[in-house]
Amino acid sequence: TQSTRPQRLLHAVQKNATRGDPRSVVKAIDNFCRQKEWAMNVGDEKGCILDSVVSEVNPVTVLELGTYCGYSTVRIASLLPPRAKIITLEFNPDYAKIARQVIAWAGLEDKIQVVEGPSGEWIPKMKEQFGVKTFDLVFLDHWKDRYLPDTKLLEDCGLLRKGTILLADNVICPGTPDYLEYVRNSPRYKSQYFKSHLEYTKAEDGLEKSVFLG
Ligand SMILES: O=C(NCCO)c1cc(-c2ccc(F)cc2)cc(O)c1O
Ligand SMILES: [Mg+2]
Repeated sequence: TQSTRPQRLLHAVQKNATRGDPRSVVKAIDNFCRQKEWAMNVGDEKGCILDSVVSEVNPVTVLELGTYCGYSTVRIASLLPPRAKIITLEFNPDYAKIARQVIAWAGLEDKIQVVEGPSGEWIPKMKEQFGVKTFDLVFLDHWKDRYLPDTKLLEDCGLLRKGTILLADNVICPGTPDYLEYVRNSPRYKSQYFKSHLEYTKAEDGLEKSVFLG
């Protein structure tokens, strides 16, 4: 039976990366996507912007929406302080299965909780299920038409605090126009665009960093 792209990506990690070395996992995925098959990881160019935001925020509690194969999950978790945690939501069970194995290869299971299912259903349960008070950083990288409704849901569930950083991938390509309009015009956010390129291509894309003002 034919393997899937996430399965081939996992095999590239298991073949080329060192167990317990998150940066070698990130490098192995980037090399696979540059040399073999494009895949929708945030990639190294936008990944460096992600790294700088994570290092600046130094978050204790992170929410990632959209795990895919765990590339950005591993990238973020490798920069977190010891007791910090990241909860990552993934709707697609096949992606979640691969992501758990990529995360295990990186040796980051203790910092990462992969949760399967629809973000719209899980966000209201964050406090009761995972003992989350508020998030310090939210990385949005899931279905582009869910960025805005899920942001409003995070607000309504009291999961954002004054100073929480929202970092959104793909605000140009594929694009999240309604989300951009909201965070750029709402008095409750201070927003900033980081121009970059769609992972592994020359097409324009970028990250939008928005601070929740409370
Ligand atoms: O859909 C995306 N993510 C959620 C999946 O569960 C996604 C898509 C693309 C992309 C795809 C096809 C194309 F032609 C251009 C961009 C890129 C990304 O970074 C993404 O995160
Ligand atoms: Mg993306």
